[in-house]
Amino acid sequence: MDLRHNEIEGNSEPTQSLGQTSHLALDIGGSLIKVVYFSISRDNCIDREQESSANDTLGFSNGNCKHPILQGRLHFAKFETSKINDCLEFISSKKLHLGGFQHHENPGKNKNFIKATGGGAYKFTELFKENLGIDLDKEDEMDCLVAGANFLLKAVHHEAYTYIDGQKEFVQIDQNDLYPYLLVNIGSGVSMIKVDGDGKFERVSGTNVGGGTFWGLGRLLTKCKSFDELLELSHQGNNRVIDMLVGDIYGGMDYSKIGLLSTTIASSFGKAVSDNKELEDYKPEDVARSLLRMISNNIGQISYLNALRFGLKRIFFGGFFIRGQPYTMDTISVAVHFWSKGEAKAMFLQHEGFLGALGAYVSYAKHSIDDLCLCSLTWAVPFFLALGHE
Ligand SMILES: Nc1ncnc2c1ncn2[C@@H]1O[C@H](COP(=O)(O)OP(=O)(O)O)[C@@H](O)[C@H]1O
Ligand SMILES: CC(C)(COP(=O)(O)O)[C@@H](O)C(=O)NCCC(=O)O
Repeated sequence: MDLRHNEIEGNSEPTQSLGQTSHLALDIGGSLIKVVYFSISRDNCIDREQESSANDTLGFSNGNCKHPILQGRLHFAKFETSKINDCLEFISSKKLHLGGFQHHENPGKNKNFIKATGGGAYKFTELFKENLGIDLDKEDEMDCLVAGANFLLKAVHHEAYTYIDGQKEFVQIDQNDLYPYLLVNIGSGVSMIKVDGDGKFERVSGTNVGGGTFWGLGRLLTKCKSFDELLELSHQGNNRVIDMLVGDIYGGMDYSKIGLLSTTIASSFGKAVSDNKELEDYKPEDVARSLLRMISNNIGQISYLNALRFGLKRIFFGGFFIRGQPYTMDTISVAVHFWSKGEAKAMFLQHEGFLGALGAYVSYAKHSIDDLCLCSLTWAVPFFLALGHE
């Protein structure tokens, strides 16, 4: 199976009650709206009885019921929350809102609903109703993050990876030895969740210094017009121009007695005090780099401290702040390695920004089993993937 970042191939079953073939889930966060939707390849419609015993293996046998399985793709898209109208337009143009479920409790209402998580699922309820005529069926954000992470870690072969010294290395996940782990979601703010199993978790910490801080402060300090521009700038910069290093304080020497190299940052932005310069005297790229380093380092350190609190060795980082950026991941990895003395491991996820949206998507399964009383599972995608079919 071709598992590209923006698409996951899989299969799903059409529901008798729906007669619709595209399905949608949303994660409406403080900064970005994440959209996951499934589209059917009609020409690939196959008969369930021709399937391997895949579903049976997981105990999803439908007995004697015979109906088609549709093959298709999971698509991923994102929009800035401040441009929510673009998202509404996208959903409308693709008619994704027409593929939702009918309210089981009140079928007469004839209103579609779609699964949605994140604060915006509450904030924008009316907007979705007015514009698309759909109800947002709200799923808890932490539940969805965990469900999305567990799904990806179990289902997608090349999902988790380490990033050390510029080398990305995929990690083989042993499904029998996945828990416990620390999930750190770096969105606008940061949530740290100890995960002990499917639906078994505790949000153990968080920090308000997250992706929104990087983008907000970065925009003010550099006058960048977009997040991508800020990231691009940070690639070109040199943080040592503005960060105060141990060597700057110790006359170029390491402080070896306490294990600090001369190149370690002693104080982020610290040189701005002693240099006696104005903001305009610094290159925006150096400021951007220093800021990215400061925030990534801080999150790496707090994550490690929480992992230490609970004796967790594995930390998975998600959220759109990461954006697969080498410098961000390297800084986080170094921070975790440094503070844990190599005991804990930082890992990143290919679908980093879509954990919540995937979790909301997977939550449709609850309805197909409990509410819609279908012959078999509607949402075969996760389970099909879980079997590692390619
Ligand atoms: N195109 C983008 N526009 C704005 N922020 C972006 C973009 N790409 C990545 N980011 C970063 O991702 C963060 C949002 O991450 P996300 O996981 O979507 O969180 P949230 O759910 O709070 O929106 C932003 O604060 C910013 O640091
Ligand atoms: C409130 C939030 C869960 C919202 O999620 P987000 O939109 O940032 O992804 C998150 O911003 C957060 O965990 N903030 C940190 C709050 C704290 O623990 O200090």
